[in-house]
Amino acid sequence: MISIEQLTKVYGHGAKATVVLDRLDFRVDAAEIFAVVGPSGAGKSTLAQCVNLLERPTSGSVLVNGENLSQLGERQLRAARRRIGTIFQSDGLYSRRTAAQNVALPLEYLGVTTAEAKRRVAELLDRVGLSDRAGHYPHQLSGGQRQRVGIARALALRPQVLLSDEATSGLDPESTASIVSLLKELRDDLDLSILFITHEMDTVLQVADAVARLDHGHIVESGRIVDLLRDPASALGRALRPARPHATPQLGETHWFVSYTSGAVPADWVLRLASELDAPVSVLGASIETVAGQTVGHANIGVRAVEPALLVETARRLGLDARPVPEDPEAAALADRSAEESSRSSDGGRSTSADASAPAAAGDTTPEASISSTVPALERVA
Ligand SMILES: Nc1ncnc2c1ncn2[C@@H]1O[C@H](COP(=O)(O)OP(=O)(O)OP(=O)(O)O)[C@@H](O)[C@H]1O
Repeated sequence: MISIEQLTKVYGHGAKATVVLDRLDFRVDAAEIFAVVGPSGAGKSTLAQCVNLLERPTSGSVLVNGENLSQLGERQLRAARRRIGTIFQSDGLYSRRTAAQNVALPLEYLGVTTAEAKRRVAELLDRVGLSDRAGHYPHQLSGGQRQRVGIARALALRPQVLLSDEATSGLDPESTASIVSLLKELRDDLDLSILFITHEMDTVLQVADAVARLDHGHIVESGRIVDLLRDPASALGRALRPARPHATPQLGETHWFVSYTSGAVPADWVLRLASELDAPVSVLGASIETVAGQTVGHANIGVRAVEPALLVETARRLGLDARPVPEDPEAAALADRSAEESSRSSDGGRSTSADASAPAAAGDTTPEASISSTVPALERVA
């Protein structure tokens, strides 16, 4: 497990001091891949350097399996670094050494016997699927294969945690996918805690269990991927959702964006929505995926002649959040008017749109009585 506690890094002194990391707190559990994303200059490389102790934090702690590495002296630090395997964007392989010789390097430094090193290198190359490339030099390998050799080398000393600093940046999609699946295998087979630093959102979606967004040295949002994807108010969730083109609604249809807020959304939700609304629902575009074994998704739909508050409430009962697409002024105006009306008519001034923004728990259903008091029309179709 990696624990980052109040980690702060300041470069320079006095008037020239720059706070690059400001009291960061997060934890990467065993068998978890935790991504840190952020724009250029956010502090990602500085964080990587503080975690693998190439830079000393100004204050705060880096703990690996409970041991505070930031307080160690130089000698202890060298030993501690072996417990952190690091993979970088540049594979850092020695061009005059074969794949096997590159993987053997850390073992040679440690004085492991030749026979033992040979056995371990064969095991590691097998682990990363490159047994048949042991005698190849880096220039004879693809970018993805070189990165795999780098991963095998990072694993040579049996680290407890793995730090990946932009390891997939610059790789083609196929190589990225192969590195992603290797990292997941390592997470599951070796129970590794993996800190995955990147600026690539689509890779985060493929690889990570949880993610934090770093901006100007602060963590501005974090959470489990599944939860963020299901939270309509989450900026990270929005950035993680693959942007896919969608069709435009037909004349007379209002355009809505629907996203899953629950793990218990029925697979036939479009049919059910149409049936409960007693109106046709056109699917204009959709993305439905399984993330960490759970279904998450979103869709653009067109709906004809339906009271917006009824749509919002009916969708919510199915575990969905429905919002008018902002660039559709007709739907937005209708929804505004309807939200105003329903907040006037509902008891205690309860606002339908505020309710709709609250993520529902798995299997969550809204008591019929409270819906029908807000949306009398529901009684007709329920
Ligand atoms: N040694 C240093 N001395 C002073 N300032 C530094 C030093 N290293 C980094 N910085 C500053 O810290 C800030 C964060 O830099 P860092 O390289 O960690 O960002 P990053 O998120 O990795 O960016 P990129 O994605 O472009 O690599 C930047 O403003 C940078 O200028």
